[in-house]
Amino acid sequence: MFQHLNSLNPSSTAVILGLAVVILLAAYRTLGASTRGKPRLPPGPAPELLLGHYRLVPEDAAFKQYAEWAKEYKSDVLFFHTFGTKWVVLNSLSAATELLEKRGSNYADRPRFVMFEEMGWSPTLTWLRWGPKYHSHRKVLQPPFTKTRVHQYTALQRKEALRCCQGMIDNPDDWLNSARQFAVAVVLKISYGLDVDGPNSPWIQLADDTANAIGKSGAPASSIMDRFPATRYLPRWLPFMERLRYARTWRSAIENLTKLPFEAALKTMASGTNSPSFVHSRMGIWNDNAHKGLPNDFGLDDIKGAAATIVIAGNDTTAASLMLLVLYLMQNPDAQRKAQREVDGVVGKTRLPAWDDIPNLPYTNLILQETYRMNPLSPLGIPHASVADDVYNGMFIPKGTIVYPNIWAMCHDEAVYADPFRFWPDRYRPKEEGGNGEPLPVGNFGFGRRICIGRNLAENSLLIVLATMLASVDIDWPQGPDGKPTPFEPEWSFRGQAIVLPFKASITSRSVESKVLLDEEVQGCRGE
Ligand code: HEM
Repeated sequence: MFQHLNSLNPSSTAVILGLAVVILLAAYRTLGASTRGKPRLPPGPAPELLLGHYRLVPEDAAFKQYAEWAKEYKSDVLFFHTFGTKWVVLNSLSAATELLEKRGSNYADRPRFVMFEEMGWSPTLTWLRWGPKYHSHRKVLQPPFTKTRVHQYTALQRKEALRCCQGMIDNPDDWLNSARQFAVAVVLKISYGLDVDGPNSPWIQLADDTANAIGKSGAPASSIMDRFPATRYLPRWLPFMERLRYARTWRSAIENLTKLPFEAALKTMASGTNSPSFVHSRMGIWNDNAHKGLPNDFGLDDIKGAAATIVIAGNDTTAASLMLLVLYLMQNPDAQRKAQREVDGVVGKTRLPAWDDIPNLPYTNLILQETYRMNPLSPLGIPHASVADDVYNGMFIPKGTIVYPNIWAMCHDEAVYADPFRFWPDRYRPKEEGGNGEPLPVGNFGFGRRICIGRNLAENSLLIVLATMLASVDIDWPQGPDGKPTPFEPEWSFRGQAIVLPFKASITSRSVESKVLLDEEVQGCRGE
């Protein structure tokens, strides 16, 4: 019946909205009943009648508002509810560590992501609820990306880092495309064994569409459909159904990314031209079982969904982090020069950085850590959900509560990080070495049982591309009309992920010699 609502006229819609009010009242009573006789709920701003906190939490940069409220209500844990959905926000590392890590088994669930269902996702580890399906996906997806096994990809990552830097120098106006190419080439090869031939590869556009679809879709599980699933059937034209319109607009991007590379990988398998990949190894197991008449617990839809997860979760996060690295190096020329001196000292000028050099580049490593801290890409993480009632510091957290770690608040906590908005990689060094002895940021890759499976892969990608950039390019503000470097304020999007929007930069070769080296190395990698 609900599917027909889009064709209903406004008066019929009013009746349905009336019914919704009745449901809301019932939801309110249920919340009251589930908390009666229990310790107090965590504090938070006063809810509005019927709507709860729905209108109080901003869609844009909610993490900043949550951090403000944490100060105002003097509590690192805050409670919110709307339409029967309850959520808490953890604004300190100690609360996140205690609940999501130490009591991890109680917070390993996810809420239902109704908006993402509307976007057409197939079974995907990231959104799966805690249970057998989740376990089978994590069991299949985690092993290839452990700290030791991830080294199988380092040659690929280095090759793509070289191609990325060459592309940035050869097409400086289009440097962003080289960054995107780098990110997608690594995960597309790992997942499907497919190559990204060059800057015009259709896979870059496909991955970029998906990144757009996710990056601005709002904090996960925060749309009106997630809070009150029946609203997904309301007409799209209603003003407050903006997120439904967004989901439908971008649905084809998610569907294409799940379908097209998978089909291309199957073709290479059929023609015997495939290179090793996640899909090929899983399809090998699937075919073997099918031939032997054995059951396939990990079905075709699971393989498709898991393969797409690697690309979707690993592409835009890496590309967005690389954009941040370029931005911070451009904004902080002293840090850039210092890191270049470090790379020159360790690597010399007759070759480009190799894997073995990375552990000998401490300052370069700290630049990446400081980039993580300055702008966590998922400022509110990906929400977990509680499995059973819990009490934390005398505050009641009911079963089924959605839990957002406010990673942005943790990374900008003045009690931990002096001058938290300053880019200062040395802050992590001991005081006697001129630093401030501050702890490395935690939380960018999440917490506990749901921690990001791709963190080792992502970190390796970013370190090798950073070291290669430092060795081969100079990054500066773009030239203004007078031909001089002209600083500007970049634009950001804080809807969903926290990302810097495309910006111009001047990226030039450090020297004739470094460009010759780079071209030779890229040439040497051809056919690998
Ligand atoms: C800079 C790059 C990346 C960042 C900042 C990042 C961040 C995150 C965060 C915050 C989570 C949520 C963890 C939680 O719920 O506590 C997550 C989960 C996940 N990430 Fe990443 N990620 C990155 C790269 C990757 C890559 C390269 C892959 C694929 C190989 C990947 C695959 C996943 C998957 C599958 C999950 C879901 C895990 C689960 O629910 O059990 N990520 N990531």
